Amino acid sequence: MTTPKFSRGTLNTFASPEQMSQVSRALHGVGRKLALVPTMGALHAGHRELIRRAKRLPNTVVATSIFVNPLQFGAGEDFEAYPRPLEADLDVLREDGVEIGFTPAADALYAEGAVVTVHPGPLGDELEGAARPGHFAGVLTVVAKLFNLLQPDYAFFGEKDYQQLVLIKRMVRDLNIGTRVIGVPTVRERDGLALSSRNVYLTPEQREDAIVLSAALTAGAFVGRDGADAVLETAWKTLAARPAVEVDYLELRGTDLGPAPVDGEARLLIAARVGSTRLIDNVPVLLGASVDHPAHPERDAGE
Ligand SMILES: Nc1ncnc2c1ncn2[C@@H]1O[C@H](COP(=O)(O)OP(=O)(O)OP(=O)(O)O)[C@@H](O)[C@H]1O
Ligand SMILES: CC(C)(CO)[C@@H](O)C(=O)[O-]
Ligand code: BAL
Repeated sequence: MTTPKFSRGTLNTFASPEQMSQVSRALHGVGRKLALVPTMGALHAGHRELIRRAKRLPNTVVATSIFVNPLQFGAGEDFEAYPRPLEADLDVLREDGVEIGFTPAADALYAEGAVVTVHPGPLGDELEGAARPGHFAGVLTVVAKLFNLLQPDYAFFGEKDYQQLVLIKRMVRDLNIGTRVIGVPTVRERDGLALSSRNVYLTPEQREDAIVLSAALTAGAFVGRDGADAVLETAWKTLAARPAVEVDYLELRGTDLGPAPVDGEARLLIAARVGSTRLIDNVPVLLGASVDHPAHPERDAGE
C-alpha cells in the first residue's frame, strides 16, 4: 500500500486511522518528530495555547486530533449536544500552522465488539471519576489508541483537566509508553473563568455566576500560608456569594492528587454545576508557613 500524501507547511487531514498511522511512520522514517494535541474540537484559545507550545519544538510536525470520544461520556451526559464545528476548527488549525488534523469517525476508531479498555486505577473513581463513572477509562483508552496510532514523541494536555493530566502521565509511566506528556497551564478569560468548550452552554446570567469558581480557588490559594483549613474556608466563603452555583466537590490534594501535604505544593480543585452545565477548575497552592510564598505587603509589614 502506498503511503498517503503529506505536504509540508499546510494542513493535511486524515480520517482513516490506518492512513494516519502510515503517515506518522513515514515522518518518523525521515527523522521528523511528532507532537500530538488531542482534542474534542470546538477549538478555543486554550487548545491554541497547547498548539503554540507544540509548535515551538524543533524538527517536529504538530498533529491535532479532533474526536468526540463516545467512550468517555456517561448515559445522560452531553455527547449528542457537544459542539462539533468541524470546518471552523480546521480553519483554526490552518491559521495556527498545524500540519496534521486527525478526524476519525467513531466506527473507524473502535472496531465492532471492542471490549478491552485501560483501567485508570483507584484515582479513576475519585473527584471527576466519582461524578462520571467510567469517564477516565474512556479517556485513557482513546488516548492510548491515539498514542499507538501516531507514536507521538510529545503530547500536550491542559492543566484545566488536571486529573486527566495526572492519569495520562501515570498511564504512560505504568505502561512504558514512549511519549513525553507535557502539561500546559490553564488559559482564562479576563475575569478568570477557565476557557472550556462547554462555556457556550451558559446563559449570560450563568456566565456571571461561573466567575465564582476561579474567584474561590484564587482566594483560597492566596491564604495557603495559613494551611489547608484556611484555604478551604476562604474558598467556601467566596462561593457563598453565588448560591445558584451548586458545588459538586471542592478539594485540596497533593500535586499527584494523593493527600495534600502540610507544607509544600498542593492543588485546589473544584467541580460545580451552573444551571445544567458542569464546570471544573483548579489552581496550584503553596501550603504552610515554612515554604516561600510570594510577598503579601500588608500582612508582611506587621511581622
Ligand atoms: N482553558 C484551557 N487551558 C488550557 N488547556 C485547555 C483549556 N481548556 C481545554 N484545554 C485542554 O485542551 C485539551 C482538549 O480539551 P477539550 O477538547 O475537552 O476542551 P475543553 O474546553 O476542555 O472541553 P470540555 O469543556 O468538554 O472539557 C485537553 O488537554 C484540555 O485540558
Ligand atoms: C484527552 C481527550 C481529547 C480524550 O478524548 C479529552 O478528554 C479532552 O479533550 O480533554
Ligand atoms: N476535557 C475533558 C473531556 C470531557 O469532559 O469529557
